[in-house]
Amino acid sequence: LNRFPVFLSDDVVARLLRYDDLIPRLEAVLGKFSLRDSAAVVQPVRSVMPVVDHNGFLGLMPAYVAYEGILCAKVVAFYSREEGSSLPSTQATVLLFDPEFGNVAAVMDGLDITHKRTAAVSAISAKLLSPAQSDVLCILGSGHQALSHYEVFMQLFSFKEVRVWSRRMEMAKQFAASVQGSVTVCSSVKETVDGADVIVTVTNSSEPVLFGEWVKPGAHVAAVGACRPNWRELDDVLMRDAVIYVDSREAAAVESGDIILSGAKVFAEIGEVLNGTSPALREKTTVFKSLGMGIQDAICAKLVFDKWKSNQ
Ligand SMILES: NC(=O)C1=CN([C@@H]2O[C@H](COP(=O)(O)OP(=O)(O)OC[C@H]3O[C@@H](n4cnc5c(N)ncnc54)[C@H](O)[C@@H]3O)[C@@H](O)[C@H]2O)C=CC1
Ligand SMILES: O=C(O)C1=NCCCC1
Repeated sequence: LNRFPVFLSDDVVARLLRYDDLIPRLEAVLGKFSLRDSAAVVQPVRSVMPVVDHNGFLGLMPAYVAYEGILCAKVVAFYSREEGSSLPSTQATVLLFDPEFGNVAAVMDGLDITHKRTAAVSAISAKLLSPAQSDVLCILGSGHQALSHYEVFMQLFSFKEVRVWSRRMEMAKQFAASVQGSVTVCSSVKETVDGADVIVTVTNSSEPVLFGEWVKPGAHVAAVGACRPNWRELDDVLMRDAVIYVDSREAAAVESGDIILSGAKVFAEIGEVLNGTSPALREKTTVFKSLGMGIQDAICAKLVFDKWKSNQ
């Protein structure tokens, strides 16, 4: 029995976590989740508590990935910050347990895990649902998720053009200057998404920023922000016209303002598409509404811990 957990700091986690290790494992766990086989995966919808005085929320995300022997819980705090604030909008810590005894084997910084696994899952959705010929990628938002999405999409796909928009244009310019490839900075969302094949929404907005009338029929949208039942990133037209995929039906029904307030019907979980039990309608306009799942964090935490141990 390991009585003293190891602590893995943000730089250690970031060094050990790689998209090419992560993606096949995330695909496997999303598929298992969608089978609803509690002998393989147990993951309740996270509990989220408002931190009223500070305009924030604290979420508890436990998961038991039995087929991999992973018992894990992430605690994530997220805040509505003034744009341009130097304070972080998200903080996260991951606890990895020994499933046999319940002792904590490792405590690790959860921010890089959150950035990378969210982007990796959006990339999985784009692999399945984006138009067969996808030339133009757009990123709406220019924060941490914008960067991780840019990184994994550049690793996995060959877009001819990448565009970025941010509410404050200087932030979009900073983003474009911070990455290695060429990124076009746009001044409006309409201009950014015009003719685009893949659109990633990674903003802290609680009102729609992306409107269906601007989206090319057949495009794929990975919608990552708006994780509260009264928050939106997408308008009713887009939610009505698109085929809606989610990470978890249960979470979408209680957490996604885009789904709840538009009344849109969920077509499938991404895990169902991976299992072959629901089709990938990539010729239609598709939205993947991502909310984030404890099983995704669990897979990352185990990967990081195993790599760390093998280096000791
Ligand atoms: N689906 C998932 O699994 C996860 C979702 N998220 C969500 O993704 C979103 C982005 O997260 P981060 O990049 O870490 O945040 P960040 O704070 O690093 O960046 C947020 C971006 O949103 C922009 N923004 C802020 N208010 C806006 C508004 N009213 N309209 C348009 N843009 C606005 C900012 O300029 C910035 O570019 C957040 O909503 C966060 O809660 C975060 C982690 C996981
Ligand atoms: O899954 C997560 O982690 C988060 N989801 C939405 C809000 C911030 C963190």
